[in-house]
Amino acid sequence: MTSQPTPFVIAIDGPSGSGKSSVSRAVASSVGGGYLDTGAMYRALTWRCLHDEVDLQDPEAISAAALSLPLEMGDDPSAPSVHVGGTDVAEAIRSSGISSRVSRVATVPAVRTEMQRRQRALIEDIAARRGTCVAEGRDITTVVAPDAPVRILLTASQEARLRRRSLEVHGASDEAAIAATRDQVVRRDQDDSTVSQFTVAADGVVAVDTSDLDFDGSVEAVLTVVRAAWAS
Ligand SMILES: Nc1ncnc2c1ncn2[C@@H]1O[C@H](COP(=O)(O)OP(=O)(O)OP(=O)(O)O)[C@@H](O)[C@H]1O
Ligand SMILES: Nc1ccn([C@H]2C[C@H](O)[C@@H](COP(=O)(O)O)O2)c(=O)n1
Repeated sequence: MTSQPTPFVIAIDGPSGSGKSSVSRAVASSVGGGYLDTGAMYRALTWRCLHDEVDLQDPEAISAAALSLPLEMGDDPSAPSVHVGGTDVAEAIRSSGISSRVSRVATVPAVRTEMQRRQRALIEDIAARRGTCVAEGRDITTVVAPDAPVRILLTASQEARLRRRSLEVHGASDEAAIAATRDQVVRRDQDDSTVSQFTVAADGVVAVDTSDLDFDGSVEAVLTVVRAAWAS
């Protein structure tokens, strides 16, 4: 690969199940950089709120929890860790209980301001230490890192996204499994899109549609955009 300028930031957004996390991790590994899963930060806050019995109907209480959240994000793309107050929550934050509640937390404006502040600091630190930071989420290309030299909107049809998530969570993509997955993909995207714009590529953001690509093809499509930016 052409050698990359450093520090270098690759920002990737997209809807649920588009492949942001898995593709971003593979891209970060391929370029030898670090990785930031910003969705995991909102999930960690949701975990903390449930653990501390914070009322999820109370935006001020959620905002207070965000401001005092003792969060540590690991940046190794092969094993991205998430700790809250020293507790490893990487697995717990993937539960359906968190997935069904995280949008309630992530749509509180003061929470977003605090998380975006932390994300900018983390991206800067990871890029400085590791040369490249691949950061993914819903508002990285538009709000958190709008000046990143590579900004990609990873998309896929709703059908493809439901099938992928259904296979991942239920090990099947029949009608029942797809129906059980709908809340985690369609309803969550509807709620999340009230505060972030991740369905249409903003000016200067490259859209990569993975509907008809397999996983390796999606990684290669993103790396092609990255190589073009390095060469320019
Ligand atoms: N191009 C692809 N073809 C087939 N499967 C894929 C592709 N990209 C990702 N997957 C699979 O789809 C599933 C969902 O991917 P992933 O978790 O990376 O999506 P995501 O966009 O980060 O979703 P979320 O925002 O809900 O966390 C994973 O099991 C992943 O391996
Ligand atoms: N930059 C981001 C990243 C994530 N979110 C919200 C939206 C999701 O429902 C939730 C969890 O994200 P996931 O792990 O599914 O990618 O966090 C956001 O609002 N902004």
